Amino acid sequence: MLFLKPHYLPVASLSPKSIFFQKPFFPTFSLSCFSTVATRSCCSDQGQFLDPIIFSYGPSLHKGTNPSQFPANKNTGQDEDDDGILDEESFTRVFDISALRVPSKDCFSLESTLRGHLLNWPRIRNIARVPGDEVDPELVELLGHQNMSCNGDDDSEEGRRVSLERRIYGKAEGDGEILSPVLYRDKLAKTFNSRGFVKFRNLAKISRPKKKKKKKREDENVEGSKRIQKNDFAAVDVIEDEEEQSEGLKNLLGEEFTKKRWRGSTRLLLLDERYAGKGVEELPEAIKAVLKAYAEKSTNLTFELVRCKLTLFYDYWQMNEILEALLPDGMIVPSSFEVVGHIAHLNLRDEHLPYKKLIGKVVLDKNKPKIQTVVNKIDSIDNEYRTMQLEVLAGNHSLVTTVVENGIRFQVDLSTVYWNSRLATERQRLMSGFRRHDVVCDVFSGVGPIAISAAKIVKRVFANDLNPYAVEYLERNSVLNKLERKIEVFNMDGRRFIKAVYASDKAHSVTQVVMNLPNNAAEYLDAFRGIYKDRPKDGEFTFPTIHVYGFSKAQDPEFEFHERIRIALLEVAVNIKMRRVRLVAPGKWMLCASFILPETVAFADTAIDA
Ligand SMILES: C[S@@+](CC[C@H](N)C(=O)[O-])C[C@H]1O[C@@H](n2cnc3c(N)ncnc32)[C@H](O)[C@@H]1O
Repeated sequence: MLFLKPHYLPVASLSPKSIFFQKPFFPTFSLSCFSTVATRSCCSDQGQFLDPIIFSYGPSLHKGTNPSQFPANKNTGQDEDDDGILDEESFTRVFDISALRVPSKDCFSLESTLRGHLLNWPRIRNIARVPGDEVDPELVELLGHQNMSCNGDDDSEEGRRVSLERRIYGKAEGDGEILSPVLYRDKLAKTFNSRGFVKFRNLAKISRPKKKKKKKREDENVEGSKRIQKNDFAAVDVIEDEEEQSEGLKNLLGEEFTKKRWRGSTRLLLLDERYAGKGVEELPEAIKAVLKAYAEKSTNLTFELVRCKLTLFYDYWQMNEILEALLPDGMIVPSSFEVVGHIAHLNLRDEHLPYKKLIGKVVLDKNKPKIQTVVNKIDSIDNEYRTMQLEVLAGNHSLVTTVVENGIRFQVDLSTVYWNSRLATERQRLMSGFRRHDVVCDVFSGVGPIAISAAKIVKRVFANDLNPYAVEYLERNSVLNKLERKIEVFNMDGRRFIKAVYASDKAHSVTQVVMNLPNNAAEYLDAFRGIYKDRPKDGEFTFPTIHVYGFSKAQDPEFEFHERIRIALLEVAVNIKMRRVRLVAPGKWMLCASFILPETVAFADTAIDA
């Protein structure tokens, strides 16, 4: 359904005439095209963006006309303090198209019959509406005969006589039982039911308490700004007068056509852009055949071929279309970003940095309301807590957000803790190996995506992180998911944590250990050396399965990671299951190695001192 801008067609009238006789099409626009677009498209004298080769079909910012007063130049990116100011009106494009005005009750069947000849543009419905196209059936009944008998010739002497008779006697000769509007209203008024409104809807409306007016949007108050309502991304405006077109249809469908004018509700069927500005005779045979068939079938249906302008606003265009228009030719358009709760997290290249605010605004505009904040990563992650340096490009500045992953809610503050949504699948895979009787030890738990997910499945979880903020959120998230009873939280160095757990009576219960600090978790494995060396040999021991993550840039990543693990454990042969998790950068793999802690390591004499 197209949303129509009321100021385009202010007269909501029963007669299509008032719609036809509009201002001349495309008055004097100040037309413009992007300065650098010239290499790809050209601008005609009429300000029409043309390039039959590249942009031959479908909506494009390089087609149509731009009624904006101000040319939308490609951004030079020199003004870094422009605060992402973007002239949305420069993205308005007006397209000249044709449409068939058809009775509303037939519009869906006609749409499916003519589908191959309709506009079929993304997000634009082929059936469009204009103000005044809906007519109350009672009023049609009331006025239909008047229109039919007068046949648009109200000024004739006969017409005046009939009208006078109606006013005096309530009906004219040949009216049958039809009453005058006054008598008809009177009759309807007498048919009220207990709620008051049986047939006379307009009266019902008048009597209803007024709805509170919607709060005006801020931008509606800005002088000179276009009043584009929410979701108002396109408008259809009928611009053609009917004479020329009805002449064509009269030839096609016969003389009767003009006499039996449809006075009920109508809709516009937007025709394929190829038929813009064409006369009826030039329409394809398929359309003509349908028109003829309908004309023969029905005695009082009328079709009109009308010329329209279809206006697409800034809100219509996709993110990549806007960015492509804004950024210099040849520059790769940032097309993807990570989403963490309400935050869109970009990873802009250096070449994008002069345009970062504009990019941020477009990303925000095109992904609202889900996205409320757009950030860019400033530095690579190289601090101890694995947090990111982020710069807010657009939207609100709060980096505290809530992420829902596999049905579990996590609160995170991206400025103080680590979070990576891309590991969701890996976490799920890890969970699939956990059982009810398991006890999990999460050595580098962060805010708890593994620890809390595991707590839903297993008996008990010991979760640890060095970052006090991460621990705070871990505790908060345990409570948020009602799992605090199953999770014990620690805030210490990973090596010390392993030692502490195995020095306590928790040791024999731990069945799974997760070590997700890919940069250097493997090096923490030495903490397992000698964990049982001081225990009586005939005691009960549990040898946990250890899942350790790591990066590798080697040609044979599995081999290299295996070597690192063996070196840390000081063990010659370890039976390791290795899998590639994901490619984090070109040539850099994240791997997960899983193995059962070898007895020789747990009882080793050469333990390290934490
Ligand atoms: C890559 S993050 C993983 C967090 C969590 N497992 C996840 O998937 O989101 C690594 C975590 O280890 C923590 N960390 C870094 N060095 C540590 C250490 N020496 N001891 C304990 N935790 C550490 C960081 O604060 C960070 O939260």
